[in-house]
Amino acid sequence: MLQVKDISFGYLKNPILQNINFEVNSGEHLSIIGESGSGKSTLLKLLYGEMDLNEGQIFWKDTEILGPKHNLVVGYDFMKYVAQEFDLMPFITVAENIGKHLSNFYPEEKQARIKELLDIVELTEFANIKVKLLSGGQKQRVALARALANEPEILLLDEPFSHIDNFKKQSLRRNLFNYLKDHHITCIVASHDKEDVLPYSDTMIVLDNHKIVANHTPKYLFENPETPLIASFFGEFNMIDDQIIYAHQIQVVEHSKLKATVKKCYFKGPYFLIEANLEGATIFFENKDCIEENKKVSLVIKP
Ligand SMILES: Nc1ncnc2c1ncn2[C@@H]1O[C@H](COP(=O)(O)OP(=O)(O)OP(=O)(O)O)[C@@H](O)[C@H]1O
Repeated sequence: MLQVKDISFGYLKNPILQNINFEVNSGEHLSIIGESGSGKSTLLKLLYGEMDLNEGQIFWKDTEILGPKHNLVVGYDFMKYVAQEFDLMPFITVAENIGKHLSNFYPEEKQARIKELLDIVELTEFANIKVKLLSGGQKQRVALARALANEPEILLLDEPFSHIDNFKKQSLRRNLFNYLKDHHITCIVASHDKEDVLPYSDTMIVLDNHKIVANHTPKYLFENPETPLIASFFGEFNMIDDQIIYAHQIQVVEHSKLKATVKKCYFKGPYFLIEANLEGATIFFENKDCIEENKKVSLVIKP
């Protein structure tokens, strides 16, 4: 189990994280979300032991994670961290980068493991290409494979798919998160993308104003978004009578007391997002078809 006990940290005198507490069971996935600058990457670096805490303690099982004041070499064998800036060796091949920390003692096993990892990140055809010739997204996939090579007990991922295009993202997410679950690897992921979180995370924590403001399952927080910050992570929403109402909760009906005037339609693929005026305020709702500008519609709010 990972235990984060009342940790606080600031860069110089600037507080970033205050009194952070949470736990993650072995094999579980936790997501860290929050606005840009809320301290997600800082928290991952502290979990990795890259910086010294101002207060509190972090434990992985019985081992206390300590920073550079206590350790000559940053990091622990049981933990891998894939940062936003992945630090690869540009002049050797993809396969050599992935196998860099694998033992040469059993060359056949090493090659088989590299093949398996290339398959997970869908880079088999690039095995013999030098990393300097790859795109940003391909480099990110090499970094992920390299982090997995020695089967860490815990994997820290900072925006793991930020450089990867939408064609590859879906299958890569499935491959990676399913692999981690199957191999009982604990995963902590900082993300801006609900697609990383909703289907795969057991719990998510929300950082705001230096603190954890929510710690629950993604399903619970999606269904009970207590603050606009949490709702905005999941999608378009409205504040109506001080209540958070997602755009998908508002429906057009034949007659109702709630009357709005349509201002604009946005094509979203399976539906249109409609911008409308409701008693002087702008609201958004979803509809199967576009609705012409200035048309008056009757709306209901679904629970
Ligand atoms: N080395 C540093 N020295 C001083 N301040 C820093 C340093 N690294 C980060 N910060 C500041 O700490 C705050 C938190 O940064 P952090 O990178 O942890 O945020 P984040 O939530 O990961 O953001 P993003 O989503 O944009 O990656 C920011 O205000 C940032 O400017």
